[in-house]
Amino acid sequence: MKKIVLAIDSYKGCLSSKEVETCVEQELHVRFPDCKVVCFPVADGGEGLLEALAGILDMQLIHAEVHDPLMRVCDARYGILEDGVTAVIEMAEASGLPLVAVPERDPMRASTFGTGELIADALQKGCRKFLTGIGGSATNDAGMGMLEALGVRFFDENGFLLHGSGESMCRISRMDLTLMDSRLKEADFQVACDVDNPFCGERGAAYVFAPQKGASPEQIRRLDEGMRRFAALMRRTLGKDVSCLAGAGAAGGLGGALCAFLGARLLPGIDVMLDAARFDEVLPDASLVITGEGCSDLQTLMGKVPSGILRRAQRFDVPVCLMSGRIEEKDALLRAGFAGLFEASPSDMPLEEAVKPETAKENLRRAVQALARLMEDKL
Ligand SMILES: Nc1ncnc2c1ncn2[C@@H]1O[C@H](COP(=O)(O)OP(=O)(O)OP(=O)(O)O)[C@@H](O)[C@H]1O
Ligand SMILES: O=C(O)[C@H](O)CO
Repeated sequence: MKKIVLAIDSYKGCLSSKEVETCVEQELHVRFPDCKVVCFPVADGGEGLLEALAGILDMQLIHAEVHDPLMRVCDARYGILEDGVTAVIEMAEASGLPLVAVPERDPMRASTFGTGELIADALQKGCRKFLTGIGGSATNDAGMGMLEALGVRFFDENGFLLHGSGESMCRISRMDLTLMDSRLKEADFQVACDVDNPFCGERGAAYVFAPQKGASPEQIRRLDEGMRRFAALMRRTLGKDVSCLAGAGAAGGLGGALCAFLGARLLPGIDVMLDAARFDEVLPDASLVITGEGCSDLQTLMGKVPSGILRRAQRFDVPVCLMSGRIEEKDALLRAGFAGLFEASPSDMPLEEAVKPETAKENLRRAVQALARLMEDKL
């Protein structure tokens, strides 16, 4: 019996990973009744990691009252694994982009303070090992808010105390670690990054990801300049240079701060996820893998779910088709090795219509039909 593996990321703002896969699975059963379909709900370190890992690992979900990116009180979750000392923290729970309505998005104001509060809560409960998923953030404060919540103090050139935000990050001239939570010295951080971008520069956090968080071109330039100066300060005072480090630019530079201040290891989020799910074990006898996400473009090739899946399947010579809501930069994606591209939403359909869950499912079913026509002789 031929086997098709589904490892499709959520279509953000539209359907969860599980919803997309259930819809694709149902249509595949109609088209290929003799094929076995194996579903792997996935996430890349950004939004969805906690839920995806909760489906695989034995984990207690904890609710904590923290601050969202605009410092409003909100409820956020994290997990504690059955060993009682490992916390699974998804930064997007406290500092994610969906927590901020589109007109309010402002990376100059937004802070990762809530992510630091989640870490502090887990430390208080005895956790000393952290699996932290980063990405899908509303912030570009280079982790300043998180560090503030953990006791690090930042000052401007006149000695005024600063509070975490993109704007303040640009003004840091000195920092004081004496009040940093001492329990962090015993803590081990493994970080699942949704992208492999460096801290600063033209592939860095500000230039690539601040536009989707509402930054103007002038703000992007300032944020990048601020990050360069902050990177130099970290180099001088902590002896760590994160400016070119892969993953340091994830979640608005949070990756860089986790590495420099907390000694974190930065890993591709999709690999952390796939290792936990023992994904490689289903590949040797698979005939096809289908992956996808809401919108595929050049960011897809910067370490997002579909590129992680493609890399693994290529090791076993299994062809991978990409099925995403929208697909841009088709040539680059084909060059990267995808065997077929299936854009679910018709290109003339307005986005507001395409992201309605029922419309999206109907479009997905049509995309599976197109795939079935192409793959008929192979499956
Ligand atoms: N069914 C759909 N059809 C067309 N576009 C969609 C659909 N679902 C989501 N999108 C669009 O995809 C974009 C989100 O892309 P995606 O789901 O790939 O997440 P992302 O922002 O790249 O983050 P990440 O991959 O890190 O989770 C949004 O602009 C959303 O409107
Ligand atoms: O949060 C962000 O900036 C993006 O998801 C990349 O990590």
